[in-house]
Amino acid sequence: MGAWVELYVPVLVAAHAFAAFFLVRVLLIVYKPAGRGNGQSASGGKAKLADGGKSDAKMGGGAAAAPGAPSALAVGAAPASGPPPPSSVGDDGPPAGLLGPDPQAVPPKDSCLILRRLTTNLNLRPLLLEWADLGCAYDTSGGTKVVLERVYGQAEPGEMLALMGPSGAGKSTLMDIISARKSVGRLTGTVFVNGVPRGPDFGRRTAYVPQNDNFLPTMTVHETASYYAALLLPRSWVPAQRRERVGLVLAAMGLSHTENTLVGGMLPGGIMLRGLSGGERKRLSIATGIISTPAIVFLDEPTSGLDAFAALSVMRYMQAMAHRGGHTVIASIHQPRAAIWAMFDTALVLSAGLLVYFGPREGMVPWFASLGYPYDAEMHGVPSDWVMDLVNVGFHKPQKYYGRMISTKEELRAASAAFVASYLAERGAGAAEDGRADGGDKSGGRAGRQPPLAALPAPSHPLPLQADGGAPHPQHPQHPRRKSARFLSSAAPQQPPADSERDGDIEAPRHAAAAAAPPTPPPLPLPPLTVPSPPANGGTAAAGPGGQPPRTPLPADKVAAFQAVVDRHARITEGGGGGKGAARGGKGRGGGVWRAAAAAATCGLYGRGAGGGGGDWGSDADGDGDEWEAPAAASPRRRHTLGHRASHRRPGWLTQFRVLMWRELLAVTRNPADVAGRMLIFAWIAVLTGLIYYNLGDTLEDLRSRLNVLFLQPTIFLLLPYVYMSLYTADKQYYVADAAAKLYAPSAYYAAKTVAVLPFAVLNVVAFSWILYGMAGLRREAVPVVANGAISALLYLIAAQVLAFAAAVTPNQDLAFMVAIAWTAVNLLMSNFMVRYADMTQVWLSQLRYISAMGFAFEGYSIAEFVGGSYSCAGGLASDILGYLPTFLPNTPAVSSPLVRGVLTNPGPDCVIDLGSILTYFGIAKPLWLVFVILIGYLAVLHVATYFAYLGLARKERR
Ligand SMILES: Nc1ncnc2c1ncn2[C@@H]1O[C@H](COP(=O)(O)OP(=O)(O)OP(=O)(O)O)[C@@H](O)[C@H]1O
Repeated sequence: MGAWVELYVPVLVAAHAFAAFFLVRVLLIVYKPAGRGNGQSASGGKAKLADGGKSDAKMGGGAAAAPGAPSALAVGAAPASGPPPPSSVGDDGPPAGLLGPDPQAVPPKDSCLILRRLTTNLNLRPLLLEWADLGCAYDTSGGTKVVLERVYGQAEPGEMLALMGPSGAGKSTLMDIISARKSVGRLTGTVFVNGVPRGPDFGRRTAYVPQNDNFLPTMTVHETASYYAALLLPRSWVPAQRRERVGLVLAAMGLSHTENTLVGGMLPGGIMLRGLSGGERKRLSIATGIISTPAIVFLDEPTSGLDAFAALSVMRYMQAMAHRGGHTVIASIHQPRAAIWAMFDTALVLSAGLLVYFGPREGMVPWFASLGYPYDAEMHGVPSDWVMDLVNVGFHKPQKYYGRMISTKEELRAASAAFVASYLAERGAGAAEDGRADGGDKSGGRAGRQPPLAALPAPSHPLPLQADGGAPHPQHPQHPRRKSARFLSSAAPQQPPADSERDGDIEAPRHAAAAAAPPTPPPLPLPPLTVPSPPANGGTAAAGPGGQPPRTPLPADKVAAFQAVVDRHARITEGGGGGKGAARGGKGRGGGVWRAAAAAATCGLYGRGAGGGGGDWGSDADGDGDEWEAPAAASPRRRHTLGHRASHRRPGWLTQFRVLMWRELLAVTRNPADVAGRMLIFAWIAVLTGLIYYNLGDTLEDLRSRLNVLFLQPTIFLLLPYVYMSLYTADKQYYVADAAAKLYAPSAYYAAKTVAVLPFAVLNVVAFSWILYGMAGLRREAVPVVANGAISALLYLIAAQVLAFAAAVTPNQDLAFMVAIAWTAVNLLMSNFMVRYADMTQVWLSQLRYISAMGFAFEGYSIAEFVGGSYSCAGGLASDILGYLPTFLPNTPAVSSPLVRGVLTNPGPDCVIDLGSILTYFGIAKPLWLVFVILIGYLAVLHVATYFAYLGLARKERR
């Protein structure tokens, strides 16, 4: 007996040791030694992710430790354990990485080196994104709600495009559509990539940086980037390549000094974890977005929630990504400050779902002026603020404060119609659209469906479109020459902008001048393209005079190649070539690349083929445009062996599973509320219950207490998971965000999540079960002990799974609680303990017993405890019960008679209580194995239901 009673002692000690281990580990992470990254000391020091779990590289090796990582990364990369570099002090301090000391100046050689390294193995293949006649409507109870109508536009490589408009204008809707994330609403129109309708691989070549990131607070910056690297980089990459990549993107975003810092934030359960600043978080978002060198980066409100300096810092990084890295950056943005507004090349303005402007940033003011809405710098301030006021028709705008404004929906419609008409007229709408419809019949010919121009309402003000002998006015933002010239001129070596522009206050003087004298159209011919000389050693180009890299003329064949692309692009965009052949002719060679070429020229990226073995911009040998380049570092033979499709696919299911397991284990083991807290709660509740029912004997009263224990035990297992409802809802949020980004297969996530949490859950429950079992002194035989632990584990897993299911199928936590509580109540009522099924007045209700996992568990516990057992009753009834009998049966004098009392107090030495009769009393006739089968089946059904709920979540839209 003694051995069984003491079983709980080692279990209790082990439970506390387990909790203490994880608690100390977490405390070491949170309260790091001064001067070190707060993830470093407690991380265990192992980064298992970027290298696919095969390496034991110390966390924080990152860029500095990665083999082959350029030494010049020190621009933004401090040694992991050292103090931050001077250039990256403070939370959002002087930006490092791509920007260098003066973000407006010609990039320093180090930032170019970072960019070059960033594109060495994953060639950035620029995409020209165009959208035509986009619309979106919702069917609501009040009828059809049109939220987007006839929206056109395009975004070119190396360009920053601002999506602007008042709240509810449709910016997010538009961005969701063009980024291929939109899954609800009635959508119309077509999105073109490099002149043909968007293909299924589009998502892999673009990145979407949501407004609110989706990082686990308990992961370090390096681990977070490694996680994305492991899921997004080609499966053919070796661990060293992935590690180097992680170091590079962190260096590029100026985050190297934070590599070992926890991301931080609110843990599920309410504990606040110190971590990155808002600006650093945003930069980490961007870093994870660009890890696979996406051609287009979509940013949803990148500056929201940031202070002015952090916002500027983030946008400077994005500007560097576009202008120096050749990425296309599309950002929805609310009233940017002047300096941020000045960073954008183009702007698209929406209001109430209508397109009112798309074109060069500088062209916006003249365009609206041409409609009769003049801009006055003194009165209106920054043009970006003014245009938001101008197009917002939801409020009264007195002319003396606002000047002439668009005030009514009709005026807004007219302004939109005027813009769309001019846009289509300039692009030769008919030819272009017909050509595309032909070239991409997958669109169902939708592109050509917009009404003829004649059907559009006339603009309320004369447009300056026909001012030049029938040709579009050169000042008009959509003038092809002006537009082309903008991009072509950007291919020239960049000059530091004027001070006024650097401050962002560029519109007022420039457009005041523009109003006085129309600018002459810029020259069409290509300016000479130049690139820095590729260094012989593949390293940094030597600095030329004034600190700039020396520039040499681009080889004639490269100029010809650029010219060909420009010409082809001109055909596509202006409808000159039209048609299937023209559109498809350039497929796989990268669409409009002049901006990217400018970036390449700026940073010498184009020449990296000579220095680092990379290929051309946009090269894609098979022309399908959907795979990465082979790693440049590989030998020609290896590159050939790797092929294009087989070697550059994203990691397979097993790798995803392994990576997700790694993340789940981090999430579980680094959340003190999750791992240590859970174990302590289980252990202490077991001790409390055990003390109340300590060392039960075998009298009739003890028998009643044993039954109570068998009822309490499952009740606690039903209730305990509620403490962690926040974890279930948090899991859902992480999953939904990752699913929207198509980071992994839902099945890989589900399997990893299930397997990762299983051992912890089982340990907690078994500890509880055996502590209580031992303290209460339940049946001391091996089979009942094991059966009690196993039934407990199954019931707890079922209860937890119900919560996970409830969190998955309901839109918010309150509803999830309601669903789960309803289930728990039915379980308790149908436990067969408080009221037997046979005793129910409404017997038909007892059919609910089949959904009561607790009822089955109670049966199992009872079978294990009582079947085949008996107690001796030779001692008779206890004296207190005897004394109670006359009170309980006041009109039955027989109970007080000496004969009856003699039988009850001394029933004879052979008196036994058959414990099996208890099972009969409760109507339990199942064998124990059947209870296990039922509980396992119950759990399996719940898993299937939850998995399908998660599949449904993956299809939902997420903002
Ligand atoms: N599922 C939906 N059903 C009905 N209307 C919707 C739905 N989703 C969005 N809308 C409506 O579409 C319009 C455009 O929304 P959207 O979020 O694109 O605007 P926004 O310009 O991004 O606004 P904000 O700047 O406030 O984020 C809004 O009026 C919004 O209420």
